[in-house]
Amino acid sequence: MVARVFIDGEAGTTGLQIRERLAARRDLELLSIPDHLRKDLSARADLLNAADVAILCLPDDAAKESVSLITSDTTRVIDASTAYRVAEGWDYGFAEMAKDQGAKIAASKRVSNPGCWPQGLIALTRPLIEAGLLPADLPLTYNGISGYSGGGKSMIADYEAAGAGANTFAPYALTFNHKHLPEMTAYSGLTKAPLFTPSVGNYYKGMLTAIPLQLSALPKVPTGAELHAAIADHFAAIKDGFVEVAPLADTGSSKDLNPEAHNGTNTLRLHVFANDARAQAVLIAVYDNLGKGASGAAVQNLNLMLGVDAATSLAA
Ligand SMILES: NC(=O)C1=CN([C@@H]2O[C@H](COP(=O)(O)OP(=O)(O)OC[C@H]3O[C@@H](n4cnc5c(N)ncnc54)[C@H](OP(=O)(O)O)[C@@H]3O)[C@@H](O)[C@H]2O)C=CC1
Ligand SMILES: CC(=O)N[C@@H](CCC(=O)OP(=O)(O)O)C(=O)O
Repeated sequence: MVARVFIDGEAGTTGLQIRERLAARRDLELLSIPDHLRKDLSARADLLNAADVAILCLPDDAAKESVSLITSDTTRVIDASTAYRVAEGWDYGFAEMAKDQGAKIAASKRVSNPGCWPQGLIALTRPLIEAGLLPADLPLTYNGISGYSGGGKSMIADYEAAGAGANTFAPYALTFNHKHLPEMTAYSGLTKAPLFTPSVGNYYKGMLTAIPLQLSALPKVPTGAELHAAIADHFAAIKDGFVEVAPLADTGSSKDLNPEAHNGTNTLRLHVFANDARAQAVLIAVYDNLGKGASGAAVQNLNLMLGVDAATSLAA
């Protein structure tokens, strides 16, 4: 069966990338909206209801509007916005987060694609909290850098206008109320929101995120090998996942520690650095904010929902 897919917001940063990733697929029919009708409610409603899967790549309010326009029982939704990431009745689209998450997404009619920043945090902390190596109430800090495409069309335009004169490293969200905190807390297993300090660099895409850990503050001090084993074991048990764990032995320094290292792929690669004598560790995630951070994850979720083999059909 050829599945009909409509990308609402196909002209935006995430929508365009998903379209490119799906363009060569023979098992899909891409329903497209004429450019002058992109924001026309009736034209959008027709395509949303004609689609087997609608992928929403819109600001939150427009995504909610799209969901309200769906009257067909057979239209399934993947929403890339922040609107439904902790909402009742929606399944969180981070397939590798738990052993049964891929199956939940596969059976779901409403999937919320994860935010780019939360994926690194959840991948690094959830296995450690589940293994009892980090307490759930730990006051965690999380930082990182993302390419400016993470801010969508308007941030891309600002950075491209400024060129080499743009800020090379711009910390933001310094009121500590970033919109990703609810999903970070809900799916990491943490009982309180982390102190999150993101930044934007003067390059297009790719991100590197980090969690520094003062292990001596923990009730029981884990070794670097224990932290690494818990993370590696979690992802080794996930079938058809795109999360990789770098070997502990390789982590003194690594050429992979470049936010752009996995650009154009759906890979999210994790690293554990530790000094047991000092009881200190840093956990790092590297991935493409437009790949696994957005459109790669959306295509992975689409494949799961359609029962398509991700390994052969996910345009890496
Ligand atoms: N960029 C990233 O790295 C990531 C983005 N996301 C999320 O994906 C969603 C899209 O983001 P992104 O692609 O970056 O944003 P962009 O600003 O690049 O694209 C958004 C698109 O939606 C269109 N649009 C806005 N309002 C409406 C409307 N009422 N009806 C139809 N179309 C509309 C815009 O058109 P126009 O420009 O003409 O207004 C634009 O083409 C957002 O919710 C974002 O939070 C998620 C993960 C990562
Ligand atoms: C660099 C940058 O600005 N990044 C965006 C997040 C991009 C993302 O994950 O998208 P959602 O908006 O769908 O959550 C931010 O921090 O708001």
